[in-house]
Amino acid sequence: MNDNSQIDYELSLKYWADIPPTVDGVLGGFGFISNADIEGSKLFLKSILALDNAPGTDLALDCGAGIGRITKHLLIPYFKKVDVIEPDEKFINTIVDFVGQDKSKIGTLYKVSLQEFEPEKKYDIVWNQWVLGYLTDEDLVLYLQRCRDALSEHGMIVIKENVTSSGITEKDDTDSSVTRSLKQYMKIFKRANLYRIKQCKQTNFPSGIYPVYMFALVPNGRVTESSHIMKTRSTRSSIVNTQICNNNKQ
Ligand SMILES: C[S@@+](CC[C@H](N)C(=O)[O-])C[C@H]1O[C@@H](n2cnc3c(N)ncnc32)[C@H](O)[C@@H]1O
Repeated sequence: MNDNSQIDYELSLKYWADIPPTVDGVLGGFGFISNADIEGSKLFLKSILALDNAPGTDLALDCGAGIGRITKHLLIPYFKKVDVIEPDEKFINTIVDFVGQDKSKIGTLYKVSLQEFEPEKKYDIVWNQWVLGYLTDEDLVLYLQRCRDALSEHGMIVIKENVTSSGITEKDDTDSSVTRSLKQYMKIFKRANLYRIKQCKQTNFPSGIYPVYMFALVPNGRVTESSHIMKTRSTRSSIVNTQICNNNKQ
């Protein structure tokens, strides 16, 4: 399937309205992969924060945050404040309690869908995980463009999503979502004028589920202005192309 303009936003919201506000709920019964997921994301985030011209650590945005699983376990430990976007009322109302003792680090909670979100601040990291399949290609490109324009000086967009092995976009009618291929994501990044500086495949996930990839994206112009962005502080390597890795081989 290549035309995913058939995504029904109301149906997606109705689907999530019936899901309990738990880790198992937001992970579709795969709550047991949460720890491995967070560990993989931590390695990826740490490698980004070790780059020359690394993003700052003042403000992150957790997009399609569910009950705040990523906010709590990944972003709050690294950022001074974390803003959240989540359209489901029950999920967004759970976030503060779920985060618990570090709740003072939660910034603004936006109860809105990504396709309607207009950023008002500048972000160091915009983290999108297991949510972009709910947007049509057109809305996704426009949303990424808005996020790109809302990045702080060295800010980055991170995407962590399932991708198909079939090479084509697959539709799920249960929650009106799509799973895109790597090629489809590359086209979307290009249309949004984003450059992929790092890509890692998540490891330590059970077999039989979609492969999961992480991408770090920066505005296109920034890379030509400073191609040394890819040199890591630890190695000072001179790689200027996209760094491709598994999450246990940063
Ligand atoms: C699979 S859960 C992932 C939650 C969270 N990112 C995580 O990894 O724990 C998908 C989330 O996306 C939200 N969602 C669905 N459609 C959305 C949209 N159009 N805009 C923003 N969020 C959406 C759902 O309410 C749900 O919280």
